[in-house]
Amino acid sequence: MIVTIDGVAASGKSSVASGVARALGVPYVSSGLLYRTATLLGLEAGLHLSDAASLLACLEKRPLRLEALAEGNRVWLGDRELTGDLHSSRVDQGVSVVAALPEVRAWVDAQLRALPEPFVAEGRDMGTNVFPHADAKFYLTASPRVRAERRAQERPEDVPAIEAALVERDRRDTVQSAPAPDARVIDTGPLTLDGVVGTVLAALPTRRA
Ligand SMILES: Nc1ncnc2c1ncn2[C@@H]1O[C@H](COP(=O)(O)OP(=O)(O)OP(=O)(O)O)[C@@H](O)[C@H]1O
Ligand SMILES: Nc1ccn([C@@H]2O[C@H](COP(=O)(O)O)[C@@H](O)[C@H]2O)c(=O)n1
Repeated sequence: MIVTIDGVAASGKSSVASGVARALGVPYVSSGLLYRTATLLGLEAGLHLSDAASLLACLEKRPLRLEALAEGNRVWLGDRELTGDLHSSRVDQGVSVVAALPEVRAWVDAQLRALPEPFVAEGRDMGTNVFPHADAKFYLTASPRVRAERRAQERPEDVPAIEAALVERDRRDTVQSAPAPDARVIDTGPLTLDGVVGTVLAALPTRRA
């Protein structure tokens, strides 16, 4: 079984995917973390973020591992945990450039498609491109202001600055971020996190304990 949860930036995808995965007793996988990893390693290596060949060479020679736990994904480079460095504003600003590279998208997609079922996958194009055959698909939205207010609880920047950055990231991600025709679109604005998780679980074709 594959459940896909796509949506705009900071709409709650990873929090909801984690809640759904824990309820189902399956892992969830964050595709965004793989794009963030490529961005962080590119920045640390001093690469131009649109230099696909150098980025791929950098990624393929490194011992990277995505730990897809239901309670939260972790990324490792050998013994070094990268997870805490993947949500900086610097990575936020560069990641859409890296994610626009077809070579990097193919690198991410290959890793995701190699995962054993069952799992919940979250990102932008899980339901449209990577797992079009998924058993259930969801697409999360919320207004930029609501998303910025939520994110401000986690970041040092103020709400207007966060909102502007989210709107810009949504704009850059437009190409790969659209709901699948068979996705259920959920506006998370008026809902609590538990409310969104419950809405997803209630809409699944077959509930698994
Ligand atoms: N329905 C909700 N009600 C209140 N807070 C929420 C809700 N959904 C998510 N949040 C909070 O919003 C913030 C962003 O959520 P989360 O990181 O899951 O979003 P995301 O879509 O995975 O973000 P990104 O696209 O940047 O990876 C978190 O602090 C999360 O706890
Ligand atoms: N399926 C995906 C997932 C992510 N991206 C790109 O990565 C960025 C970070 O993703 P988050 O889910 O952590 O916000 C996102 O802004 C996209 O540029 C993608 O292209 N496809």
